[in-house]
Amino acid sequence: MTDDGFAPAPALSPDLVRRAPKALLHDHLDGGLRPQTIIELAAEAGYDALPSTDAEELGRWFRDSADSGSLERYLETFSHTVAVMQSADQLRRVARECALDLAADGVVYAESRFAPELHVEGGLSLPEVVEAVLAGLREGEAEAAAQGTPIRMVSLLTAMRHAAMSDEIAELAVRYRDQGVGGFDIAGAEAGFPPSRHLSAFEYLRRENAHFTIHAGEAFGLPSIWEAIQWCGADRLGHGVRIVDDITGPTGTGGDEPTLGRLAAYVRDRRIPLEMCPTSNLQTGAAESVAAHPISLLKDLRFRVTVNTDNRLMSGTSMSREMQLLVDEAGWTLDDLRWATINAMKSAFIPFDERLAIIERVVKPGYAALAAAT
Ligand SMILES: O=c1[nH]cnc2c1ncn2[C@H]1C[C@H](O)[C@@H](CO)O1
Ligand SMILES: [Zn+2]
Repeated sequence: MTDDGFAPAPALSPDLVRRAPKALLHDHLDGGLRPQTIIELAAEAGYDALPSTDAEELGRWFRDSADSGSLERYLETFSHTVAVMQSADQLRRVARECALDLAADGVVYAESRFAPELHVEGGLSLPEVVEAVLAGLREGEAEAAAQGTPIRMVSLLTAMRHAAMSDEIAELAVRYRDQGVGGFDIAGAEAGFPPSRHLSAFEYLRRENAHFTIHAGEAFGLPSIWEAIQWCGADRLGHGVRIVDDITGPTGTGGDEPTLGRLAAYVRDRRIPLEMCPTSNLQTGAAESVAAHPISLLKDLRFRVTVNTDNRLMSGTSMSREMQLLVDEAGWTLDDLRWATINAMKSAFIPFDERLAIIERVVKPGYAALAAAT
């Protein structure tokens, strides 16, 4: 019993959080490899630049190296994963394992993104890269279903914002939209590379009635978010955490209402989904701690918040871990986890009726069963 007479909310156990149905919108395929897989693929391909050939040590190396407080240095670690994702077999294996790992973690719907242009050094064409990944995701889905942990996976095609291939990648996303590609994204270093550099790709996607998200408001602030929404027409924001720069007044939870600036109000009014990735933000310096991460303020203000992993390898994380951290360090409840999961499903790039079916048949019954058990 607390001083004010209320019993504290029961903590949620890791087992319960793992069993909760989860939906993941922001996860990089090249940021989620198993360390052991990297080692095996590197040995097969004769890639000898890995910092370690011990799985545990290699996992630690990725986490430590990504923990620099800088997005640019964080991104340098991807050279090792991308190096072992250059053949169809390698890509298929990585995609299959991604689906299996997410399903084992209780993820029931996931969008896995990657940049096809980074995977052509071994001679694959862009369509071959996409087809290999899609084949791996389908294999992983089939195996996960056979194991009793069904997962629905789609892929998002990313263009690198410092490069000049976004028109081609956007066309690829439209070409494969009925074969498992859900949409398009841009990623990479944000400062100096505003989303409007890729305006023609976004205009093309809108003409094609296609979906896209943009990494914005992670390492750079409001101008990047504003461009992503008002120039480019993004359906969702990758991270978007810096939207708090447009919120003034008390920014702790509870107490007086904070004041929203025009951009923050627009994002909330239009229900623009925020793909938030707490641990990743701690590593790149976008937030100080999980307790102080703007995700809880944005949740309390009823922005359309979703919880995501970004890069499971570089952050040593999983969907369950991200949720557990929010529970343990920011006081999130089972209801909050359910709300974030439904937000993610409402914001998914699959058709409305399919989103609804997952919400009604999987998410709601799953959380109801857990609530009854607590
Ligand atoms: O959090 C991120 N911000 C910007 N770019 C990122 C982030 N995580 C991964 N990337 C980049 C590195 C990958 O090679 C690329 C495609 O997945 O996307
Ligand atoms: Zn990302």
